[in-house]
Amino acid sequence: MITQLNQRIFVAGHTGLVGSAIVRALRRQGYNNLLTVPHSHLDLTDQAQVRQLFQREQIDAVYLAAATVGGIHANNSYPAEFIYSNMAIETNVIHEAWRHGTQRLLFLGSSCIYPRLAPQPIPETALMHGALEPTNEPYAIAKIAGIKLCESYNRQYGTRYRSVMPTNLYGPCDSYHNENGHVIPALMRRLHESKLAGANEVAVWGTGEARREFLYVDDLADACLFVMNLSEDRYRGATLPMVSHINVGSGMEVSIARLAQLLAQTVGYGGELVFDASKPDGTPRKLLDVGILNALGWRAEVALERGLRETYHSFLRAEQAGTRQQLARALDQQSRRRREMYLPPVALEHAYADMRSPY
Ligand SMILES: NC(=O)C1=CN([C@@H]2O[C@H](COP(=O)(O)OP(=O)(O)OC[C@H]3O[C@@H](n4cnc5c(N)ncnc54)[C@H](OP(=O)(O)O)[C@@H]3O)[C@@H](O)[C@H]2O)C=CC1
Ligand SMILES: C[C@H]1O[C@H](OP(=O)(O)OP(=O)(O)OC[C@H]2O[C@@H](n3cnc4c(=O)[nH]c(N)nc43)[C@H](O)[C@@H]2O)[C@@H](O)[C@@H](O)C1=O
Repeated sequence: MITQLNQRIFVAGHTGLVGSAIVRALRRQGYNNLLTVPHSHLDLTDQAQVRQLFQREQIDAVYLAAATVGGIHANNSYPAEFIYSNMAIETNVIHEAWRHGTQRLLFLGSSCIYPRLAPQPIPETALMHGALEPTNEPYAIAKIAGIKLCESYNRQYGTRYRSVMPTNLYGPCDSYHNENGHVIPALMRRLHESKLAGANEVAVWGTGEARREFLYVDDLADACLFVMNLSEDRYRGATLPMVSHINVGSGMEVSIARLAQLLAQTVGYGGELVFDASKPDGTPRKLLDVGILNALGWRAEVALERGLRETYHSFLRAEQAGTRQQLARALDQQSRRRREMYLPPVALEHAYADMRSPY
């Protein structure tokens, strides 16, 4: 008999920022039958490989956190890769999940789906009521298609495929690529390297006037499990008839200029921050309305300053570990051993301060 905790759960994208956090959250909550397959062994854009996976495994639920993801520069530079691979991944995984009887799936969309000049804070009902932000429109179209895939399979086949729309995320196991990463990991790394090199100034892209909402990724992971496990009555009662997806955010926004100051303080960089207005700001604001999720009983817990400290800590560990995949494995092994202690996610990070520490 399959119980809640030993159901077979496939976490697609488990080595990434979101996927690794979802694995940590599932292990903390006692789930003991997780399926994870690295990208090097399974290309989710290849329908035949995805079909073989679902034929081989009896998958009860899927967290679809695999995607081609990047910051404003990456989205602006590789539009074909972003729209093709994200549509291929979501189409293959959602269709094969349905074909093989997987009843539950959680799709990760993004706040980019909303119009560039949507009302702030942005309600779920703002979807498709205006022009998208040009710097990431292809990616946003792919994400909107993912929402519609889930909604359509639910309507026609009676599946329970749900979509969450997170705001900008940060935390352990992010991509710190200087050009293609998001603002927090990319700027954190640049500030760290500038501190070590004794550089007098560090470039910050854009005017610094753009505003962003940030959510610590372990908060997001908890929200994903919360939405996945909502009863059908509660989920439909909160979302129907208007919305096919649920926003997930912290409700707190900050200017990029203020964020850069906080990052410099976190890293301990004392030089000058220089704003490069030749780089795009992207959308001026994208603060999400998280009223539906709050009313259902979930709220973010990790404040930005605390989250930045934990992220810098995990960045330093990733430097030691050599790659983020190694860190993801280390975090996963640690959380498995610490499951019975139910340490809050942020405290878990401290536990990694020294892998030799007693458990
Ligand atoms: N980061 C953010 O700020 C936000 C992210 N999201 C959404 O959350 C989800 C996860 O994003 P995030 O964790 O940041 O992304 P990451 O890039 O950190 O992780 C993506 C994961 O997907 C895997 N992957 C990528 N392509 C393939 C493929 N073709 N086949 C198999 N695996 C693949 C990657 O493996 P590998 O690295 O080995 O290629 C990695 O494990 C995405 O849907 C994204 O749109 C939404 C809002 C904000
Ligand atoms: C998360 C969500 O939203 C993403 O869009 P975005 O919010 O514009 O992503 P971003 O983090 O790259 O930029 C945020 C702001 O920050 C400024 N900025 C300053 N300095 C750096 C810098 O060094 N790097 C980056 N990347 N931005 C910088 C940058 O100019 C911009 O004003 C999508 O890519 C998409 O991934 C998506 O789903």
